[in-house]
Amino acid sequence: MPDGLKGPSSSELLSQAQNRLIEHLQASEKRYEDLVGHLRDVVFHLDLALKWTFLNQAWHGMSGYSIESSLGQHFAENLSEQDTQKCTEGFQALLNKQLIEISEEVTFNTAENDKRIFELSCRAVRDETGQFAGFAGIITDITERIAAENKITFMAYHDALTGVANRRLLMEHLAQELTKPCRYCSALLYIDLDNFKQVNDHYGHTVGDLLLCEVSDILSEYIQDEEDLVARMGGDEFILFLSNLGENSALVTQELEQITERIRVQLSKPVLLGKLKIQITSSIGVVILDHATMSHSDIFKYADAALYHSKNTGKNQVRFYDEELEQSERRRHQLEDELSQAITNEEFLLYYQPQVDAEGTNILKAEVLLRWQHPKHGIVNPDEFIPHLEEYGLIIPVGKWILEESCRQLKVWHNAGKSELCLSINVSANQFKHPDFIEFIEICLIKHQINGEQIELELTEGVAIHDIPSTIRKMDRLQELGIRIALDDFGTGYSSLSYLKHLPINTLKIDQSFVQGLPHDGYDAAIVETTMVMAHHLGLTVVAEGVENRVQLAFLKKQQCHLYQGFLFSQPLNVDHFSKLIL
Ligand SMILES: Nc1nc2c(ncn2[C@@H]2O[C@@H]3COP(=O)(O)O[C@H]4[C@@H](O)[C@H](n5cnc6c(=O)[nH]c(N)nc65)O[C@@H]4COP(=O)(O)O[C@H]3[C@H]2O)c(=O)[nH]1
Repeated sequence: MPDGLKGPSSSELLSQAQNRLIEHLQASEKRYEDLVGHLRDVVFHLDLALKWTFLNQAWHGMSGYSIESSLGQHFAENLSEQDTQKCTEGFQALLNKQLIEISEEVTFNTAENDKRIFELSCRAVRDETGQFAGFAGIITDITERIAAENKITFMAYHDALTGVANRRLLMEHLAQELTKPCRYCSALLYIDLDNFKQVNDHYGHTVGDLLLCEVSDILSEYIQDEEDLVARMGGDEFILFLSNLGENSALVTQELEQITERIRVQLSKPVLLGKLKIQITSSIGVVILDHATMSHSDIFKYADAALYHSKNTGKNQVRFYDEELEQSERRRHQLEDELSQAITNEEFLLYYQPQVDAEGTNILKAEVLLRWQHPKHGIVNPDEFIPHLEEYGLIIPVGKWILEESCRQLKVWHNAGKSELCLSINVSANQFKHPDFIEFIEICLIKHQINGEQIELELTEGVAIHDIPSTIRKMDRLQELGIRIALDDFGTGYSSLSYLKHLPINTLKIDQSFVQGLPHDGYDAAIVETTMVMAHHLGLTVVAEGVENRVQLAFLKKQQCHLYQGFLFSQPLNVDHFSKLIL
């Protein structure tokens, strides 16, 4: 081969290859530096002495320290002792090959003296000989992420309005408390504001909200231990959980009596909300926890029962769950079960008491009276069980049955020839308020082909006590159906006269308590006389209830009472006896 055409020598080829390799390495290093230099996270290397040997640009922005001043420094500068220990143990675990990667959350004190939360993740690195040479990894600033997570967790466990714990946190807290062996007593206070709805109705929800915040603040003042908790259960119901109250249960009860009384008094003081001065009271139910025997749900059941008793016996008071209350609860549940059974087993029946004219000969109407044929106790009178039907909400199904059965039976009597007979049916306030009430009556009238004119509904003042306009609307609708409305127990309420002015009423029933004293009791006589005069002026029919003797009858006749009801004429009768009487 001629000299001029001779190719590069092998040493030249080697040098060219080396140069290409160097260029390639430089380009690769440059790419790595560019990449690492622009990362938002810190990329680091630590030697085995745990000193920084490499930090990228992000270090300055994240820590506030220059890279130059930090290189050669121990990693634990600006970390707490606890975090340092945690990381050192992690590094050791990497060297011991117990872990291949660690990730630790640490609080870093920046050059601006700011506390930031860093997440440090790394692995151990080896040198060319395969020996461990240090650690390489990244540091991410997770302060904002942690804050957001904390916020979400807080929102999931706290009440948005008041900031106190919510039901979920309380439940978890309580579950945890119950797993602990208990030497020191703890207690749960169930606090309910009395008549809070009226605050919302009168002053609006903004004021109601402010009041709830105020109550939360007051209750929070009673937190003494880190295991104590205030929670809002929703609406106007709060829980105060007090732990570590002491070992001696008698002393604890005594202390709790003082604490709860202080809370009750404090909550009943007027509160200034802007320019408004608002006063409200509270009812409190208290359970002292027995970790050995009470479950989570028992505690709430008992607290609820104690609160219920405190509300039911006049509100604005504290009631502890004790043995006496336990027994009364048992009786209450038994009665509730029995009453529910009574509906299923059709143990209710209707009695009928005649209302007669002045001659006492014509039965124009009859009052329908409910009875309970108790399997053990025989016939039970309504005063003994109607309040309980109301309490358990059972008056709605039972009331519907009364209406339906009255219409059915009335049709039977009409068909048997007593076509003029009317029935007067008692309706409780809750029944009247029920949204289906009018519709249900309409269905009964149609189903049993009864004219509205042959039904009278006996209502008490309690029916209209909260919402007169809605009561009037319902009464107007009933009258459009031809149904008459009687005001029962007239004279026993507080505002009978004002009721008469507003409500579309057809009949007044003079309460038997006034009839009893006639004619000798001057007060009763005056009430009856005045009622009669007024009723005549207003064109109302008057029925006297509880007429037991001829002297009472004579007095009432003189006052031109329209109808008479009482033992003088007949006791309330079951359907067979009443049928015999009228047919
Ligand atoms: N001492 C005396 N008492 C007399 C005389 N005549 C009638 N009575 C009694 O007086 C009560 C009259 O019924 P009320 O005032 O509507 O008072 C009723 C009414 O408020 C309620 N009630 C009865 N049945 C029903 C019902 O079906 N639904 C609802 N919601 N309440 C009812 O229970 C209350 C008591 O009913 P009862 O025990 O049946 O008592 C009845 C009746 O038996 C008398 O001459 N002397």
